[in-house]
Amino acid sequence: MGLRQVSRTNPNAATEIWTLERTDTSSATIVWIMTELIRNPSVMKRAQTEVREAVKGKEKVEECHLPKLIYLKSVVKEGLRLHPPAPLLVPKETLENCTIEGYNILAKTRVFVNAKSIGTNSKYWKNQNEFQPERFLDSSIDFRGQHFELLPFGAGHRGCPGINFAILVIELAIANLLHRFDWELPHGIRRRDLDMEEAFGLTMHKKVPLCLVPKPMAL
Ligand code: HEM
Repeated sequence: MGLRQVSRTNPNAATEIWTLERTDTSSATIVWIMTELIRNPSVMKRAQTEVREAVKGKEKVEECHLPKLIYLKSVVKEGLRLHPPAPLLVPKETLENCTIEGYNILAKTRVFVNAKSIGTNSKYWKNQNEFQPERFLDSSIDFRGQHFELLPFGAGHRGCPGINFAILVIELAIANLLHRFDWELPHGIRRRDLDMEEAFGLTMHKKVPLCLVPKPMAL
């Protein structure tokens, strides 16, 4: 797909590019979470049971069901901790000289915050590379920029303004995928063989596309 040049004469292109970029981060997150769920069948089962009990035979999961899906919300948080789709956030520039942890940083220095590295730092996270949504069940740590150990949406006044929309879309998508289907790997592919490599780019996608077999659930 080609992107049109943004110019004063073509203002719609700006909105198009913006929309594409933003749906991209949400879709990358959904793919990473489904990958982690298929690698961790007990987590998938627990999330699926929670969703199916909350929705009780209804055709689809809707916004009104989400407050009941406490475990699913932890699954989404854990997915964003391990696979923040914008791992280096957006570059910032220092306004004045400052010292951070003993390092002198001059004014007008370009600074990157590595959210991926912070989210997998053993100083803050036990079993930092494991997909364990349970860690959030008894924890107040959230991704809204108040807890610096979890920053997939950045923080401060340039933090992501789309956070509520993004979380709603991701939670609804995952909940509906779990509600209506059981998921399996294609014949001959083992869980431990799943490729977890990240593609290089602005948004951190899975390099090798995820291929799963859906088995529709009778309602
Ligand atoms: C999983 C989904 C998403 C993630 C992880 C994400 C993450 C981010 C991050 C890390 C930033 C930079 C924040 C910083 O550097 O401190 C950002 C900025 C931004 N995001 Fe999101 N985003 C997502 C979805 C969305 C959606 C759905 C929208 C719009 C509906 C959106 C709109 C924006 C805008 C407009 C900015 C620029 C804000 C500014 O520079 O002031 N994002 N996002």
